[in-house]
Amino acid sequence: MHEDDLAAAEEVHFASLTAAEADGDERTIEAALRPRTLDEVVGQVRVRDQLGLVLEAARRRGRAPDHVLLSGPPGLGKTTLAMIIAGEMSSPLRLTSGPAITHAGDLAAILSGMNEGDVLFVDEIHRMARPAEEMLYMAMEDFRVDVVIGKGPGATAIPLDIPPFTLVGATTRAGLLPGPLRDRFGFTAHLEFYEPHELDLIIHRSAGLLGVVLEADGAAEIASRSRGTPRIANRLLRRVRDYAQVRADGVVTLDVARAALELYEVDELGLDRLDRGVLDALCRRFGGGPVGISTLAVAVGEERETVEEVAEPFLVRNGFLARTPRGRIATPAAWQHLGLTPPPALVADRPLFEE
Ligand SMILES: Nc1ncnc2c1ncn2[C@@H]1O[C@H](COP(=O)(O)OP(=O)(O)OP(=O)(O)O)[C@@H](O)[C@H]1O
Ligand SMILES: [Mg+2]
Repeated sequence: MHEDDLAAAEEVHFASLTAAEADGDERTIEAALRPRTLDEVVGQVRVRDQLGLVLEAARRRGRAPDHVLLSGPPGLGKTTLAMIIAGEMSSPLRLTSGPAITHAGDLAAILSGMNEGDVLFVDEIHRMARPAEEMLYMAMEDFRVDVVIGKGPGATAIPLDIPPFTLVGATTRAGLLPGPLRDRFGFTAHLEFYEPHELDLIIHRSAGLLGVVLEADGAAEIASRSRGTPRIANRLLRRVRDYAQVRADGVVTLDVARAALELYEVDELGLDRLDRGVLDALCRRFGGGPVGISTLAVAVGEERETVEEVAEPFLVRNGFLARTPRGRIATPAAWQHLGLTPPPALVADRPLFEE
């Protein structure tokens, strides 16, 4: 590999360290770290209790549980919970995703192959094609679909009964789901970001599974930089383990965790290079804003989508950046985080959170 390519590959690696989305290889590793039962799930106490009740009641009645919608940001456990639902019901799980269903026929093929009690998991359900969505409404409510044979005036609809099944939908964008679809779920679970002590438990659990020797304050350090997201916690743990094995004696201590995360440019609050780059451009080059998202993206040399979808949600959630009708602005906290003094006018009279 040419040196520049190597640098570019590293760049991508660093840039994605705190992205909440999983990349290709990561899915395999994640599968090994997934809790398999509701009892093993850390945090999300309310969702766990409610879901436990829904499943237990269905088991007692000997029926398939109501359809379940799991919503929330990436990496918080939607796929994990879908698998647990099937596992707890001892039912086969069929997996598909919204983008894979481009025609109603795709969905009809899946549904007609279902057996009683099967769990159908549709990931990214908000991205399903409209005609398929309409077919799904009917399947969810009446366990029936109309399969259309032929085209044009000669087309006929053949009704087809489907055995009772449970649909589990997952979405990062519950707001994009059409009302009729949302209303057909009997139970909706909204996953919340995790508290540091919960991430701490997840890190200890993962370290056990991965055979990593971890000290308590090392785990706490990783937890506090994981942006409330188990996927990121597990990813940072793996990178810190690399460091511990190569540069230390293999044990993840507080010092090792700190040194490793400094090397990977993940700071105390979990901001990475891109996040700080965005804040830095906003404060130093644009005087704190307001500045349009496209301009800001050019200034940090990234795609607009990357800034908007990877960096911004975390910065907004943590009160470093605000979206206003005139553009993005840095909050006083952003200036302080960069070690800069916010302009007095910002603190005094600019409305920060107008939408
Ligand atoms: N409550 C939890 N307890 C322990 N580990 C968890 C928990 N939630 C998630 N994880 C871990 O985090 C990783 C990511 O979870 P998962 O794939 O379920 O997220 P997701 O919500 O489906 O994300 P996406 O929106 O990207 O599909 C999994 O490997 C799992 O091990
Ligand atoms: Mg998922």
